[in-house]
Order: sequence, then structure tokens, then C-alpha cells
Amino acid sequence: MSLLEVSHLQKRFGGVVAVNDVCLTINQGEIYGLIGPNGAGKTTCFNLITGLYRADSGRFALNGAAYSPHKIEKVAEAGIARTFQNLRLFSEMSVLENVMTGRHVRTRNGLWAALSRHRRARAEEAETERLAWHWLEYTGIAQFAHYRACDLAYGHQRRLEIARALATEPQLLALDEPAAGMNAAEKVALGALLRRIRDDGTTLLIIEHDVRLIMALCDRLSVLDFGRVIAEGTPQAVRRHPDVIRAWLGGENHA
Ligand SMILES: Nc1ncnc2c1ncn2[C@@H]1O[C@H](COP(=O)(O)OP(=O)(O)OP(=O)(O)O)[C@@H](O)[C@H]1O
Repeated sequence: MSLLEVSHLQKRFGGVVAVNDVCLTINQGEIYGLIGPNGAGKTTCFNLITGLYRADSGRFALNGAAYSPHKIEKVAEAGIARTFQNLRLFSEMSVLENVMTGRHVRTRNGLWAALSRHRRARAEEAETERLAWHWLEYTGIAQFAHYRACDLAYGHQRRLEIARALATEPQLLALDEPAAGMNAAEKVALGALLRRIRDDGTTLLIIEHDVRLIMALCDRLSVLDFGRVIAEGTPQAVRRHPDVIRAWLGGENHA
């Protein structure tokens, strides 16, 4: 069953058509990849889906209903959470507090009420903290809960971004280059975490330059080139697609 359908998405920057008539369907419970050479339109596509940019044209449907990703908060409320290629943590806040900020999307009173002394807000805040601990355990960084985010090792900061995104209880978790800057062992561990997230019921959308990792991880993927989808399907099918070989993977390639 489809979770997110993107139809005829278009985005220009001046004379550049960054995303050109892109259609894709992400099914519930799968890991879906977006790959392509530099400048292919992956980030733009991702930013359109997650509300950072506004499309010139095109439509989105989430669980079969129209979805308009105009505002970041609306995107989170709709059940889509994302991480950023360049980490966007609250670097002076603790690891635990960072995850709690993710959870505030789902609480009734929100961050400001939580700062007040209202009894209901206090109870909600205790629940927020309990859930934040859960996500820290889940992502394997609970032992760093009281560190400042900026004092974590890079690989752990990436996990923290994932923990914070999971705290919003997303239906779709969108990850922008989650393996960037990681060593081989960290990538293997990341792959295991992402599979676990999928197996526990969250759908994933991933942009990643490490083709070997994404081919091993994704259930299906789309390949973009010059803003267009040139191939879509399982890693096995995509890897053999002549346009993909020509446009990008080529030669001894990384696949
Ligand atoms: N904010 C912007 N202003 C102007 N042009 C942009 C902007 N963002 C992207 N572009 C252009 O749109 C095209 C697609 O860029 P995009 O960043 O989406 O590609 P990408 O596949 O994510 O590339 P990379 O792998 O290098 O991150 C490129 O030609 C890029 O120069």
C-alpha cells in the first residue's frame, strides 16, 4: 500500500529545472532510496517533500489524501520527519533535551507550555522525557544523554538526529545522507539501525551518495539524472538499467 505518492513534481531555480516531472510512490514499510549524480535533483526533491521548498507544480498524497508540505511544522504533524546532511542539532543543549524537542511536535502543550509550571504540562513533560530515553536507547546513544550535543562523536550526532526525528513518531523518516562522514564500521551499524526502524513499522526515504550502502539497504529506489527519474525499481533492476549505467554507475562502478 502506498504511503506517499508524488506526481509530476516540478521545481525551477531561475533557468535550471532542478526537478522535472518527477513521479514516485513510496510504499508503507519500505526503505526507498533516491540516488543520482551530483546536481541530479535529489536534495531539491527531498526538500519539496519535506516542506523546505515549495513546488512550482505537482501533487502529493499521503495515505491517499492530498498533502501540502507548505510548512515544516505541518509536515511533522502529517507524520514526516527528516534529518539534514549538515546536522542541525541544538549543539549547546543536552542529547536528551535534543530528543525531547522532537517529541514536542506530538504533545498538546508544546515546548512553551512545558517551560511553564502548569501541572498538566509537567505530567506531559515527564512523559516526553520517558519517551526521549526510549529513543536514545533505541538508537544506542543513551549513555551520552547528558552530554552536550556538540561533544558527541560525529557518528553519534547522526544517530541523535535520527533519535530526534523518531521522537516525532513519523510515518515517514526522510534521511539526507545519513552515512556522510562515517567509517565502514559505523555504516554497517547504521544499516542495521535503519533496517530495524523499517522492521518496526516506519517507512524510510534516503538520499545517500554511498551507492554500495544504498543498494544493500533499499527495497526500491529511484535514480534521478538532470532532474528526471531515469529508472525506478529494486536495486537489482536499477543496477542493470542501461540508462543508469550510462548516466552514472558506469565502468567498474560502486554498485
Ligand atoms: N537553492 C538553489 N538555487 C539555485 N539552484 C539550485 C538551488 N538548489 C539546487 N539548485 C540547482 O538545482 C540542480 C539540482 O540540485 P540538487 O542539489 O537538488 O541536486 P543533488 O542531486 O542533490 O546534488 P548533490 O548530490 O550534489 O547534493 C543543480 O543544478 C543545482 O545547482
